[in-house]
Amino acid sequence: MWLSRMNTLMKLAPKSTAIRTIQMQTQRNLSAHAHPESGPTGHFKTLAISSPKPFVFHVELHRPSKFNAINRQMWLEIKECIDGLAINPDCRAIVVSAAGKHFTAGIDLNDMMSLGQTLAETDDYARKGVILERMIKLYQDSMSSLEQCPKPVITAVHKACIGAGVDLITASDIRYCTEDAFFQVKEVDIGMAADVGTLQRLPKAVGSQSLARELCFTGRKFEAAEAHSSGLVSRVFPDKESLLSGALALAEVIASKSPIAVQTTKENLTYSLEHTNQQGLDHIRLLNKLNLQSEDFAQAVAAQLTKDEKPVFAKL
Ligand SMILES: CC/C=C\C=C\CC(=O)SCCNC(=O)CCNC(=O)[C@H](O)C(C)(C)COP(=O)(O)OP(=O)(O)OC[C@H]1O[C@@H](n2cnc3c(N)ncnc32)[C@H](O)[C@@H]1OP(=O)(O)O
Repeated sequence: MWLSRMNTLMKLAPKSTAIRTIQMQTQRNLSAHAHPESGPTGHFKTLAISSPKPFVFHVELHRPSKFNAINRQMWLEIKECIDGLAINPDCRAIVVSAAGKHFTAGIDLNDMMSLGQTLAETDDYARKGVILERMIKLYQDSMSSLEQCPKPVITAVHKACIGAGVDLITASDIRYCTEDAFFQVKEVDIGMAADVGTLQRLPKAVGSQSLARELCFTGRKFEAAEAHSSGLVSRVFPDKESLLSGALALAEVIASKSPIAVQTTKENLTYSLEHTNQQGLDHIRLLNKLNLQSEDFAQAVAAQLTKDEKPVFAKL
């Protein structure tokens, strides 16, 4: 059914980017059941993808020998992967975790060294500026793909989550961590202002400008207990194994609900972060004008009333 839908779409618009993305996603679906511990999946070199539960995808950062330091390839692959899952009807919730000793050591500092060399090759400041502008935009879009994905994204952090790691997790919907996790907005220590999401999202995630500014100005480590009490993470687990099973269990619950209901909820929660209450209410009214006509709504209401078995929702 998925392939026939793809073929129809291809006949309609054989060269569109959307179709190419669907094609890539289909390819990836074929290997979606590989176990993440077995290494990068499909054509990805830095990510391992699996589907351990119905409608749940597990994306694992997979450069364990480099503490999952985010190199250019990983920035690109995160966006490609999340954008693919965003339109994959077999995906309703995503768990992002990481292989090896640490969740991530942040941006790959060796890439930063190479960037310095690239910039040195041109004398022209406007051209150097364009190189930097394009790179920053690419990396911003990579992190923002988690926020823009209609499917809820749960990040599961163990040990170090540094620099770009904080950018990544603050763009996700739900954050869990282990007791030995620690977080660091370390950009100031490498002489830069964070520029791919932390400054925008961390203050909202912790609900305190004072704490967020302290963390961003100092680059100090904050550990799991503080991350929990400040609201950056909503649950702390004793170890990586229980973290992952907790995150996957949560994803499974989310994936059992109406995908129309869940995805509209995410869309409106995200919209409401940046808008007044009235604008948020106007937005959800418009969405639900359509959605309350959905078969998901009729089925779910009937199931609640009759205490029947859980409804099975059509793919979205
Ligand atoms: C447009 C820009 C967009 C985004 C910008 C983001 C900015 C950031 O991400 S800022 C943060 C940058 N990252 C760091 O500063 C990480 C510093 N590293 C550490 O704090 C620690 O290494 C650790 C990750 C907590 C791990 O500690 P530990 O387990 O004790 O191992 P180490 O002995 O310290 O390290 C082993 C080995 O790994 C190398 N390494 C660590 N981090 C990185 C990294 N980010 N990139 C490249 N390499 C890294 C470290 O240098 C060691 O190398 P050796 O060759 O073995 O010495």
